Amino acid sequence: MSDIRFNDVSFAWGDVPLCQQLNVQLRGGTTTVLLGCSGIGKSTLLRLVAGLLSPQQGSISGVSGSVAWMGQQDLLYPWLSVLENVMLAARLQGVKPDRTRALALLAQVKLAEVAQAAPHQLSGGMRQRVALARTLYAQRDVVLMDEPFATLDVMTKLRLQTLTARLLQDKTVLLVTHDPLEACRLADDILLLHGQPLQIERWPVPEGIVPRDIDDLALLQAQSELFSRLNTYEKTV
Ligand SMILES: Nc1ncnc2c1ncn2[C@@H]1O[C@H](COP(=O)(O)OP(=O)(O)OP(=O)(O)O)[C@@H](O)[C@H]1O
Repeated sequence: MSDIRFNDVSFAWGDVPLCQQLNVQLRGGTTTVLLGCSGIGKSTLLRLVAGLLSPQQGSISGVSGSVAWMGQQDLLYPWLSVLENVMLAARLQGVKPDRTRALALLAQVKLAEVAQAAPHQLSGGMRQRVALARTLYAQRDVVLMDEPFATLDVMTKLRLQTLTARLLQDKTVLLVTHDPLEACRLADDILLLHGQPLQIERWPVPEGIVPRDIDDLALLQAQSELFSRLNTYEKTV
């Protein structure tokens, strides 16, 4: 799977430069976590990768075709059943939905029994699991996740992190989060965003295979060090 590269990318909102001649390489087939304080530009970078925004200078290479997007809001269509929401990509592409595969994905996220329910009948965590199944159903090589677990309670969050890491392990995933623990559990690479225009610092990830075990002392130590570093950046804003 291709690496994604920012090649001398400059982007500004109006007169405010967000990044200038930014060069960064994101390894294909791995999970890169983007961390940084609020308003630093994480979502803007994701939107540049998705092609929803275009750089004023430079280019982004390595993204061919459309990407999958999963955000904080599940964006399920209320008039479609859970199963129909999962198969949405087929509807949008005008191809025959693969009901068997969609049901298998719902089983993987432990929602097979609510396949015919309406989204409003589900809890927030269940709805995010439907969104995850829908993301997987689309079978994109590049998956962009913008704080997908931010609104969930801690136990649901841990379960969904584990599931996501297992189900997306061969994909090129860019995950935005504010949570150092989430970064340390899920990342193959951690990029810390700071400054204006944006600078990127690569942060060492703890050893071990993703998703890393929550009980691992090395993970907790790494989380604490990462939190301290983030705190120094927050104080400069
Ligand atoms: N549509 C827009 N028009 C003008 N400025 C924008 C727009 N969207 C974002 N910005 C600005 O770009 C900067 C980066 O925003 P962005 O949403 O990328 O940050 P973020 O790191 O994702 O923040 P958060 O963690 O709060 O979601 C902010 O200063 C924001 O005000």
